[in-house]
Amino acid sequence: MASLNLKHGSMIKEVHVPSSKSYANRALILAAIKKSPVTLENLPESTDVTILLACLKELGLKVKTSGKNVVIEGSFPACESSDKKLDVGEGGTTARFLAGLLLKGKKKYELVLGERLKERPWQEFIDQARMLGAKAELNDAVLTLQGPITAPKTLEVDCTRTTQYATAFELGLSDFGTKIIPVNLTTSQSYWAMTEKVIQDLKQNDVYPVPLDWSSASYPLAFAALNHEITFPGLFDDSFQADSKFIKILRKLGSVTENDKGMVIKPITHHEPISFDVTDCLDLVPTLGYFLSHIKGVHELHGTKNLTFKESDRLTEVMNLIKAFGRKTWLEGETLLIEGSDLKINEAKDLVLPNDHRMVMVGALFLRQHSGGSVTPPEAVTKSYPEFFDLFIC
Ligand SMILES: O=C(O)C1=C[C@@H](OP(=O)(O)O)[C@@H](O)[C@H](O)C1
Ligand SMILES: C=C(OP(=O)(O)O)C(=O)O
Repeated sequence: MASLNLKHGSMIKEVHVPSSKSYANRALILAAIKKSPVTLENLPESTDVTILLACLKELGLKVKTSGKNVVIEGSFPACESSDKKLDVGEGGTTARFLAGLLLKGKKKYELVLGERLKERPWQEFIDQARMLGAKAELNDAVLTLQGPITAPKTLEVDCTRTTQYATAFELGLSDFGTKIIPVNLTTSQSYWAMTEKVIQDLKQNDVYPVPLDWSSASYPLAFAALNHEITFPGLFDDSFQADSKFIKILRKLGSVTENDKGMVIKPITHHEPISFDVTDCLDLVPTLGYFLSHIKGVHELHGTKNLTFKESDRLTEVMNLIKAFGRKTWLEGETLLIEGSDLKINEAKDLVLPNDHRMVMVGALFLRQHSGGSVTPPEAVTKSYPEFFDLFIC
């Protein structure tokens, strides 16, 4: 496993953030169902998206790519030809949304799940798929599915550990008129709202421009607010992306200017303790861990429970990283507390992190902020932000 060396330093002054994998993977599933051709514009290069696209091709859909645009022709399950084994990587949205789609087919599908993804919650999907008449079983890393399911009028989907199955059924059954009822919907609520929004958008349009990604934006936004001015062309508030709530904290600390071209972030003008509910925007926690570690005061992040179900146990990992850079952090129930300071660590660090894009990106920000060092495994960033390390070429 190669590592990447990084020095202390700055970032490029104008950041074009990639488009959103969450929007893109929803739109891809809907395009696969829709009988007329659908064009997706500005598709991200995130491997969660490129893997889903490759799987759709393998299923028999026609995929025509031109630069960052892609046209999907044909529809599933009409395009089915034979049983398939599909490598789905580490993406929750990739594998879970695809699994929801495949339940419509008659063929047998084996999804080969990545090392970490096979450990993340699956049972709620398997139980539901069986209840609807499909074969569904997970043996080590292989999820075997065989439909077709009979679509019910209503379907309750448990969201205690993840909202992605409610989304998977809502997308997969969107042409049957089944009413999906998300049960225990407390975390990641905006993602459920995003699902309904994309369904409406694709009902009305055959061309879908994928919006910019606030989760990816959060890294250079945080760096700008701690270090130097950065402009973000084309980045505007988006209430369907919970991670856009980060801008509220930045506004409070006086670092945001907006105009019709996008956002400009300047270093914060004052320090104050931050108390913030992350129940809806768990993916922001690593970024907030980095950001708040450098702002004086004791900060509180409430509602961290489901962080343990992500690409790593992010609660443990983010706390380890914060401690490695000399800050105090502790848990009180589901609240993560971080004591921020302006202490600079003067020795280089070699960070060996889990294969988790968000932990690797945040590790890199810490190194750049302090005295550099190395980060492993750098390739993890391809899951959502393959161009991430280009931010430091300046
Ligand atoms: O539907 C989506 O696009 C997502 C939902 C959230 O997951 P959970 O519902 O598992 O919290 C989020 O963390 C993930 O990055 C993307
Ligand atoms: C949790 C994430 O993604 P997913 O659940 O789709 O793997 C993420 O991007 O941080």
